[in-house]
Amino acid sequence: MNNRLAFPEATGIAHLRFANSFASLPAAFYTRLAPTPLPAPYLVAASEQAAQLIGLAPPACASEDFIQTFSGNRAAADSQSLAAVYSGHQFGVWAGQLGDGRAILLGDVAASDGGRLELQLKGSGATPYSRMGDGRAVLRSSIREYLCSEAMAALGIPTSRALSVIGSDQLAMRERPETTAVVTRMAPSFVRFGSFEHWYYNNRREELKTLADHVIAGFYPELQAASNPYHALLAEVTRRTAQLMAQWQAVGFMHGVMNTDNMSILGLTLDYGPFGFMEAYDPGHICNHTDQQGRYAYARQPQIGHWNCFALGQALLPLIGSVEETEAALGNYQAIYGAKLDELLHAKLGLASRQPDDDKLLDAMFALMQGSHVDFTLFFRRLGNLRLDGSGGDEALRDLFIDRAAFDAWALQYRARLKLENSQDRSRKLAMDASNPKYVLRNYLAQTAIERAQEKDFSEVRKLQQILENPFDEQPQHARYAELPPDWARGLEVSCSS
Ligand SMILES: Nc1ncnc2c1ncn2[C@@H]1O[C@H](COP(=O)(O)OP(=O)(O)OP(=O)(O)O)[C@@H](O)[C@H]1O
Ligand SMILES: [Mg+2]
Repeated sequence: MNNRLAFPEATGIAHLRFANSFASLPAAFYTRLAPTPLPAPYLVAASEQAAQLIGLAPPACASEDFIQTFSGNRAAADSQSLAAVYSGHQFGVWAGQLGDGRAILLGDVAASDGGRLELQLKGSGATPYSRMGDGRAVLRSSIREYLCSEAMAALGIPTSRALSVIGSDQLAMRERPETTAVVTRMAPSFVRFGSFEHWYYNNRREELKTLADHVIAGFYPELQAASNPYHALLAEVTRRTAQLMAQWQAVGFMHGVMNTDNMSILGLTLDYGPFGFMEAYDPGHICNHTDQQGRYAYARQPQIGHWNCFALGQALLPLIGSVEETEAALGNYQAIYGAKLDELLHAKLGLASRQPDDDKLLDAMFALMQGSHVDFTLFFRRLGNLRLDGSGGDEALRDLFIDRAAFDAWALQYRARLKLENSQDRSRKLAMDASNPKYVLRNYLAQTAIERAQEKDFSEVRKLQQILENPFDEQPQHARYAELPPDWARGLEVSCSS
């Protein structure tokens, strides 16, 4: 009889077996180097759910071994760490060579779903691609990336994950000196649209093909059988990107820096910088203070997603073979985006069927929300409380509107629409609550946690992360985290500084 306990040590760091499939590419794709040590590192937070994805037990995440490994101070066994080269379009302009200027790929490890996950340190020191940068990331931006990666995963939105944030008292100069940190990110691959553009714009067809074959074999093996696998790759990435954009719009997420070097070839949300979640609804809202033209404003994200797919298509054109085929692969973007957004918005409104006037109902709703600067998250969450017989439930919803008469008129139409499909209050609310999160990472919540963390109190980072792990649950004990931002938060500005 086997009466031996499985000791938690069995799932510690020492048991992570690193390989590095990216390192099997030719040397031109990267520079092999070790992270720069982070002085006197300390654990700020670790995500148990992310840890589980690579079979790490929670106690392992508090161990000295963990802190040393994921600060970059101790080389993980068998890790062949490297920084990858890529290029990209930034704000619509070709930026030439970029690359991992402050990220170091440790390698890939077995994931609990049977696949593999790459582990990458962000903020782990200068690389040959750092240009003028110091290779570091500040605690502020690292906490934002950590919290939002995990929050997006909990919302069911494809994203790179964040295993941990490890801080240090070492300072980096931004607008003012700030302490630094390292985030450990996880994704099956960190290859970006800009990784392909790099070889295309350097006229290196051989490397372009090598990269495409690597991505297809590793992450899209089903496409190998297609008559033109490169066409199939572009079509699939286009599909994923279009769906991702719909998911962002439906939850009010704004990325802030949708440059092609921040676009994942796997359709994941990548690079959490000056992101934000829509609060007072304004389709023109720009979350990145540095983006003065509003290229990446909320309402423009879907179109920019398409533009970025075109940039990828341009880079893949030599492999695909013809402009016609390349355009065909890109051609379904709008239809896929539209269908996904339609599906998500119907779910948000608790509508099970499609009716001819649904678009009018939605347009009128968004116009009212904009006119009254209604909080995006609160609106949809409270909409689920509305009762069909008009017997109440909508007081808190109605309170969000300046023009209550206009809201009442819209609510009449909405009720009439619900009656067309024999909607039931209870089941509709349950379904709507599963589509409309109660908790999102509002900027002021992140800011509050960051300010505490800067005083070395990490409890708020950890608490916030746990609340955001179950964004659709009521969690009445945490109801204040779902409230409107306080007055002091109105002037909060988020820029590219990180
Ligand atoms: N402090 C820094 N030191 C060195 N390079 C940097 C620094 N900040 C940004 N970069 C580099 O500038 C380019 C664009 O930066 P961007 O903000 O999009 O990426 P990032 O946040 O560093 O990383 P990622 O896209 O990996 O999440 C990238 O090549 C990035 O590595
Ligand atoms: Mg980036």
